[in-house]
Amino acid sequence: MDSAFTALCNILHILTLQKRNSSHLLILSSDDTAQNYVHLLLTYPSFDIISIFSLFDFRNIKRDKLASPTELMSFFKRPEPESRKVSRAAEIMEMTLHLIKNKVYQKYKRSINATDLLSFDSLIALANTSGCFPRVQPPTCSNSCLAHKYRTIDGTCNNRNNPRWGASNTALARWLPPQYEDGFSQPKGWNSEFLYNGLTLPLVREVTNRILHASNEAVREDTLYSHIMVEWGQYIVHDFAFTPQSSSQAAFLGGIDCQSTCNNLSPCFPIKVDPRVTSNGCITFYRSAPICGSGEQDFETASGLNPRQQINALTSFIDASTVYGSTPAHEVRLRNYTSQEGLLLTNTRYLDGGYALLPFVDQVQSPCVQEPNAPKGERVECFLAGESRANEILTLVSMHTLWMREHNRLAKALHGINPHWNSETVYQEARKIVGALHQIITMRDYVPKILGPRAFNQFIGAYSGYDKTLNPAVSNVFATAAFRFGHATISPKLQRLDKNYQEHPNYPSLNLHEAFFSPWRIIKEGGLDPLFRGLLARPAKLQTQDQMVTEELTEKLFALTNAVALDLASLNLQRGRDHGLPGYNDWREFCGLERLETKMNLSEAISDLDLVEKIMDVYKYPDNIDVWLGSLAEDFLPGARIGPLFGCLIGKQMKALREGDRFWWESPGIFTSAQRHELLKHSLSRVICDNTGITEVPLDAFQLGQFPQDFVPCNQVNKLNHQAWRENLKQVGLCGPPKPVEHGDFVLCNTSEPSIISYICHHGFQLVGLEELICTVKGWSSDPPVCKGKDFTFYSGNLPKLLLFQVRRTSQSAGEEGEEGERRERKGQQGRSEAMKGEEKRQRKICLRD
Ligand code: HEM
Ligand SMILES: [Ca+2]
Repeated sequence: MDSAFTALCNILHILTLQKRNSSHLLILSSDDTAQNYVHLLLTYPSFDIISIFSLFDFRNIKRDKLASPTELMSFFKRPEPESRKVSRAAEIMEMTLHLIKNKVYQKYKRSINATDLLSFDSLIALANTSGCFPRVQPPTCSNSCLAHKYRTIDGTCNNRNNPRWGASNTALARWLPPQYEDGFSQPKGWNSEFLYNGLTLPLVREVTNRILHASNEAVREDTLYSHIMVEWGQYIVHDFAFTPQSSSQAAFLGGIDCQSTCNNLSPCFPIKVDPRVTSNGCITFYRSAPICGSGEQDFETASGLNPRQQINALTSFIDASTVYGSTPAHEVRLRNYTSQEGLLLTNTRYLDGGYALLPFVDQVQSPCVQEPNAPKGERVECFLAGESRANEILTLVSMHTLWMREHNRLAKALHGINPHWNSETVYQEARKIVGALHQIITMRDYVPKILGPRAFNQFIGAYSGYDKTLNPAVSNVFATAAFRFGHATISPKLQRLDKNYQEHPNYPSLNLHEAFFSPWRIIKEGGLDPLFRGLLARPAKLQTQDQMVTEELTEKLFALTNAVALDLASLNLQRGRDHGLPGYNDWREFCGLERLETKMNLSEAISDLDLVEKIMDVYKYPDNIDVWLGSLAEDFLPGARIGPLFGCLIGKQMKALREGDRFWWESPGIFTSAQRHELLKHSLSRVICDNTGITEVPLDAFQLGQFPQDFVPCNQVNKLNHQAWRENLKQVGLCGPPKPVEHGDFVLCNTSEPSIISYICHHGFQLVGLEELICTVKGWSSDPPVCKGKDFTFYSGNLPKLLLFQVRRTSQSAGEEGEEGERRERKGQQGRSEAMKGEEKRQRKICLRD
């Protein structure tokens, strides 16, 4: 259409230049026309571009003062490097297209989508330079032995036909199309004049103030469930949903800091009209990052109208990614590669009564709160766990610590009974057990108590096997609304108890806001035990229709000083609008529930008439009700802690997380039946017994009980028997008449007859088991026989009769590989990323040579 656009095809590089706390974007182009065009872009109004990425980089912050609630929130919602790359790429792509569109508008005075102007090739070129293109390419799935045996760390290839289903850093699934004000990107409530059924949407803060807010004093306690159930809810969400916010903290166009504006300037989407004293009358809010190929940048179909989608930075699967991370790079940071026992790293400075603590993040001067009277220069940084939000509250980071300990405990036990396993096998086997325990505790102990029997049977029911047609990806409505039901069950106090389950004499209970981002309290105030006792023996908050979200969360979220705090209820509502979630009635219809169009109708679902009155007063029309608020207000289902709409949405999601997971613990072939039997004996209470100083627990951790009558000593709590994981070491007979073999020969061995193996060993050859065969052999540890001098040994559980091997010359390949492996191990300690490149190769080797 115009040479300037042709020139865009020639864009070669998009460079980001780091400058103090921010990075600037520069577009370089290859030919003169393009140079001119780019020059135009970079001069006036060049600040459009220069301001795209004003990254707030915590590494550069001098932490001599407390972080503000907004800074902490940004830390909390800050994407991990891998997700940051994904979201930055999408934002570069989106803003470049947006700028082009604006230029066209300025020049031709008519609005044309940038994607209509650019040829497919140009779009691809742009997608490539922005970093978006690789993000939409399907990963290649390995066919190696390990790929069939263990999950990938990022969840790719769980589904072999759709390898990105459930993987980290992919889009949250949409069960209903989003409703954006411009059709593809602008949040609900972005344009003040936009009408919904003839009405504007109420401000979210008004909804909170008038409907949701509950004072700290007015809290009804749950009579059935303990507070650890709430903590499990939060912890397990952090296994399957994290929607990172934009990587920029300043408006893309103009560069104004989101903290100092009350205007909607992407990615700033401030929460307006805050009656509390604030400088600008707004609570800072950043839009969630988009994902490549969505919003204004559909370069796959080049239609330009693919609605904006948000990212899930985590593996959707319940796979203990809280413990191991959701990307290869993060996993590497957590593992102890020097141990032979497949361990996770632990804190090298502090212990908790003999038990390990999580390591600190390597970013020094992290934003975590410091002990007020700490000796000068002494700092306690944030803990490093598999999930980036771990430090948010003391009880959450305690749960992360507990599972790191459980991994290390299991790994040591597995290594003890299988000394022939190498560290990788031990790590993967322990990881597999820990993942299975997360699934069992969630699906057997937690979900039924939330959903109640009716919704559980209707939407989940008994396990019916792996369904490869079911997409396990966490849905947008689940992460942004349904599973946030838990925010209404958080008690304003964190109780800390002593050995007799009484208020701890040294460490009194804390208000929630004193427990945010405060890892120092774990180290200086009694470790995990007082916190876990409080979780076990004190009740959850009961959500009632007149007491929804406690003041600690609506008025003091992340407030460590008197600074103006955030408001979790308003964040939830604003997030729903940011994601363009359809309204309450649309979701009821989606779930086969009737639409509630009048006050009378509403009162059928919400029996508290005062609440109905308030909702109608604020929203005026039921279709406009935000889905989180509407569903939260519904009467509970019998025996449940949620109403029918959340029951449906959570039930459907849980079913997908179970049946859509190829590695679900009950799926045939994942564990042996003996192992499944053992796994079922285990429980959260057992994990607490095994990894803390606590000696008495309730049998079901979530069930609220009185101490001491409802508690039992740990020796009465069932545990899994590791022996089900033992692989027997056997020396087998030789097979086949000796005959000359050569490097690369295949040898079929009958394990009950005399063998040529000794011949092979004598002649400096090694046998390498063929993956295909070995993977299909149950109980076979995938170790080929190892020549030891002139002898050889086999490691195996049940040896099959026939084995197929390939002969490899030891003097060259086997010897070299051994050394190379060691070298890589050593090198890996310094720079892990390089080792990652050889990951596939390394995995193959482990599989073959153990
Ligand atoms: C002290 C306890 C908790 C605090 C301080 C807390 C705080 C937060 C915050 C600040 C967000 C981000 C809000 C936004 O900007 O969108 C969030 C998200 C979320 N929370 Fe909580 N939360 C807590 C407990 C829970 C519990 C108990 C549950 C469920 C049982 C839960 C479920 C969720 C979910 C599903 C999300 C969205 C996750 C995502 O996709 O990013 N939270 N929480
Ligand atoms: Ca996960």
